[in-house]
Order: sequence, then structure tokens, then C-alpha cells
Amino acid sequence: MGQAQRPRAAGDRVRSLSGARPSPTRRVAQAIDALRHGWPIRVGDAPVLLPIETAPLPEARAAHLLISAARAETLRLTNQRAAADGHSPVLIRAAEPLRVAQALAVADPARDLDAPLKGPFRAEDCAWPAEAAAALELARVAGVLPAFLVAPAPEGEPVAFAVADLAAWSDPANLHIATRATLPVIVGEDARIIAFRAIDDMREHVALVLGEQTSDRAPLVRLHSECLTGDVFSSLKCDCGPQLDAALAAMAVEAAAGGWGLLLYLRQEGRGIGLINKLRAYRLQDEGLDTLEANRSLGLPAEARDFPLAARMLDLLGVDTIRLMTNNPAKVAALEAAGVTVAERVPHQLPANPHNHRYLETKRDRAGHLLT
Ligand SMILES: Nc1nc2c(ncn2[C@@H]2O[C@H](COP(=O)(O)OP(=O)(O)OP(=O)(O)O)[C@@H](O)[C@H]2O)c(=O)[nH]1
Ligand SMILES: [Zn+2]
Repeated sequence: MGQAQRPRAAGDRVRSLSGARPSPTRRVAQAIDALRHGWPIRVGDAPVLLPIETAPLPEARAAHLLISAARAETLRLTNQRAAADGHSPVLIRAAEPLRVAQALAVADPARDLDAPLKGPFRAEDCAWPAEAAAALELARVAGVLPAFLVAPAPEGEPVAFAVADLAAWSDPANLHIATRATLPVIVGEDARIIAFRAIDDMREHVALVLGEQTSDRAPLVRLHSECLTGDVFSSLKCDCGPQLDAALAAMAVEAAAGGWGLLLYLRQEGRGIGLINKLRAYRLQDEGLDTLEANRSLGLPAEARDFPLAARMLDLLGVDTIRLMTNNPAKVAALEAAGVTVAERVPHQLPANPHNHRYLETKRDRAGHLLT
């Protein structure tokens, strides 16, 4: 591998025009923005990376591509052992430099059927695994395909961040309450809504409270992850819509009985892979993959939600013990690991329909959900 592939000594040479150093969270926000625009990024001292999905530079070329092990496995470009951890980065070397349009066939499984790969390709060890993993993680956060041209020509003007910046950006302590208001809703006319903001993160999470908040009674809580298709269009492909309605109804019953209910609406669409990647996963499901295989084929984790963020919301609301409506033991474990006491798991199973039948079976059989 050439000199450009090797990281130089760790160091952070990021400077803004004024000469001041941007904060770690700001560097990550700018890098997320860059991926959405298709601008290149530089992680630490690793080579410049150009996001293949969004790159507006059709002339850019590179002989190396960065993808995840899961995607490489789907393309049969790596062995089973390397792919065991789907998150780990894999460098792919093409026989000759590829243009963005050619690289898209590697990045996007929707093209698996109609665009033959311009091989041969070879999987190579990556000399900068932490930087590569951070880039893949950032692509997931930005909601773009986790695939990059490595050291593209032309290089463009990369936006720089450091590996450690990601932890600073996702620190739950960045979250604070932005405002509160009353919000009469069908299940409770005296409901209240509380909105949260996080430093250098555009996602606005909210909490809905039904009933009087008391410290002597653990609230009935639902963590609802955003699902545009289920929440707005009542999609039959998942169980999100009915679960949301049933959670609000149960909270109202709780409030009427002198208790209180709390719904956290988390802006972590598609279990954290974003709307467009979730819809790509749906397209793969149309072709026969299940919900977990589809994420893997995209090179994305099956589960990428940030539950410490939900724990922080509870903390900001003064809640340390909850009764949680869920069928997912991993949610309970994640909240407990983040310091929340889950006094009770309240089952939250809704009737299946012909369209979400297989989805629910996959959750039960492959993701450990407590469904009958
Ligand atoms: N990536 C992906 N996300 C999906 C799919 N179907 C639904 N989702 C997302 O899954 C999330 C909903 O999961 P939840 O119902 O909150 O949680 P859960 O893990 O199923 O556990 P419960 O609390 O038992 O419902 C939402 O963000 C949906 O957008 C899918 O096929 N692929
Ligand atoms: Zn859904």
C-alpha cells in the first residue's frame, strides 16, 4: 500500500479561518454536514475519504474503497471471519482507479442485481482501522451509505475531525431541555410536551407526559424510536404505529388511575440508520431479505440506537425508576447499563398483520424479542 494509506503521527491540525480551533462536537457536526453534501472528510491523519453516495464530483477516482465488513461479505470480497464483526472496516482495492459512478455498484446493494461490479477487487488490511471505523460510524449517523473513495483524485477540500471527537459529540451530557408546553392530545387534554436539544446535533427529541408527575410512583414509560412510515402513514410493514397508539392509551389509563405516563420520542429513525437507509433496507426486504439481513447487506448495524440518550432525558426529567413498555430485553439492559432502574417490563405486543408477520418473527427468532 502506498504512503498515502498510512496514518501519520497522531495530531490535530484543524484550524478555522479565524485561527481558533473548532470544538470536537463542532468538528463532528461539520463532518456530518460534509457527508450529506458529498464533501470529503479526513479523520485524524488517515487518507481523505469521499462519500460515494453523495459525492457531486463525477470525475473523482480512487483505486481503494472503504466499506464495512458486512458489505464486503455480501459482495463476497472478504472471508467469514473478517465479517463476523459487521462494523469493522475493510479496504477494497480495484484493479484500476474507479470513478464515483463505478464505485456506487460496490456501495449500494440496490445495484447488486442490475450493475455488474467492475472487478477484480481485493480485500486488504487497513492500516488506520480506528479512523476507518469512525468514518463508517459517521456515515451511519449522517444517514448515507457507509462507503468511501479512499485518497480520491482530485482530493477536494476535506472537512477534518479526530476519532475521539465522536465520543465527545455523542456524550449524553450534551443534551438539555429546550422548552416545555402543554399539548392537549386525544388521550389526554392536559398532556405536556418537553423538547430537548443537544450541542451540535440537529435532532430534536421530545417527551410527552400524561398525568401528574410524582416521585412516589414510577411512571409507565415507552421509548418510541422515530418511524416516519409507521407513525405518519400507518405502515403495515412494522408494528410502530399500533405500538405508539397503544402506549399512549396505556399511559392515559395509568394517569386516570392516579399514576403518570411518559413517552420519549427519539429521533433515531430506522433503529438509527436514518430514513433513506431504512427505505433501502425495505427495498432489499422486497427482494426477500429479512430486516437484519437487509441492514447487513447495506453494511450497516442491525441496531444502532443510542439508549444512553434516553437515560439522559429521563435524568433531566428527574426520573430514575420506570416501568417500561417493551418486548425487547436489550432495551431494558441498555437503560439499566445507563443507570436507569427498570422496576418492571410491561409487555407491549400488538396483533400481527400479513405484512409485518415475518418482521415480528425475525425479531422474536433472531433478535431475542419476547414475542409470542
Ligand atoms: N432498519 C430498520 N428499521 C426498522 C425496520 N422496521 C422498523 N424499523 C425501525 O425500528 C424502530 C422501532 O423499534 P421499536 O418498536 O422502538 O423497538 P423494538 O426494538 O422493536 O422493541 P419494542 O420496544 O419491543 O417495540 C423504528 O426506529 C423503526 O423505524 C426495518 O425493517 N429496518
Ligand atoms: Zn416502524
